[in-house]
Amino acid sequence: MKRREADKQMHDNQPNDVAISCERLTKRFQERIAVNSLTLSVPKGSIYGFLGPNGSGKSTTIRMLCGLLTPTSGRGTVLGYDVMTQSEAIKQRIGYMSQKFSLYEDLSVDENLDFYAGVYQLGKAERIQRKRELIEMAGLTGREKQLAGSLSGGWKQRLALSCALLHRPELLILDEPTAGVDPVSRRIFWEVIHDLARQGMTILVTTHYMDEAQTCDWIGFIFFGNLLVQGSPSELIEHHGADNLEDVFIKLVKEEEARQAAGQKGGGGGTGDVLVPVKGEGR
Ligand SMILES: Nc1ncnc2c1ncn2[C@@H]1O[C@H](COP(=O)(O)OP(=O)(O)OP(=O)(O)O)[C@@H](O)[C@H]1O
Repeated sequence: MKRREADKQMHDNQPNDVAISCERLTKRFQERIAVNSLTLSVPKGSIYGFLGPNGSGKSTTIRMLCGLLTPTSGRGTVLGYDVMTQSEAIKQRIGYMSQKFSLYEDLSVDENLDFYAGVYQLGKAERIQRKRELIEMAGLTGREKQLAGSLSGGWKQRLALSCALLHRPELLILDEPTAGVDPVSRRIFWEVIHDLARQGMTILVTTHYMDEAQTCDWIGFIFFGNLLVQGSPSELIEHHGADNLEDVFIKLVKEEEARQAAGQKGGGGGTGDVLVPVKGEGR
């Protein structure tokens, strides 16, 4: 069978209500296991908060899902495309804002959008329409000629988000999009995220802010490369008899550290104490 037909068949065989699915996905850097046998599933149209302390494996997972890093083992699909063999198809269909998403600071808002419209090869009419829509969505009307470098942190993030959305991706992956952004700008940014999800977009987002995590449909918590829990915020709080998500995670971190100190295996090799998302639940 030709490669393109094989790709199409694989894509057509995926359940169409799941945006991201991975099974025992693993990444090793020499002796270090950055992501250990990760199994997770993100329903289409949902917001999935991917949480964990610094160095726990979030960015590595995201880079594998975006087709930027080849997994050592395991398997996964993003929008039905295989992360091992179909990374180009994945890159075309997702919007990705990395921690170091770089705007061109010496270009204006308008020029940054033009630049990314060129990267995504949008035609002239599409470019004009998308720029208009996204400038309005991001609340950047009136700032089109302002240099990106002169925008405050919150505006920069919204411009970066607009650039990541130009090509109408079905899935948006955001790696700590609000790090270092003031609370009001964070709130506005998240209103945009929820609007996008209401319109049917799937969003995978990492954050260290528990108020943001609380508004996600699903949460996955990763530590030392192991996915320790997965479920809706309310399920996790109830399951652990905690008052809030922060308490859940502090408890999990302490338990995991104790396990590690005792030389035991990590929290289930990716699927241990996992409350699996239930189809149809969520917002
Ligand atoms: N290219 C690399 N080579 C070697 N080790 C790496 C590489 N990339 C990541 N790591 C290691 O893998 C582990 C997971 O890193 P990763 O960046 O995925 O964590 P993270 O959860 O995204 O952290 P943060 O919240 O600080 O961004 C860390 O120990 C990190 O040092």
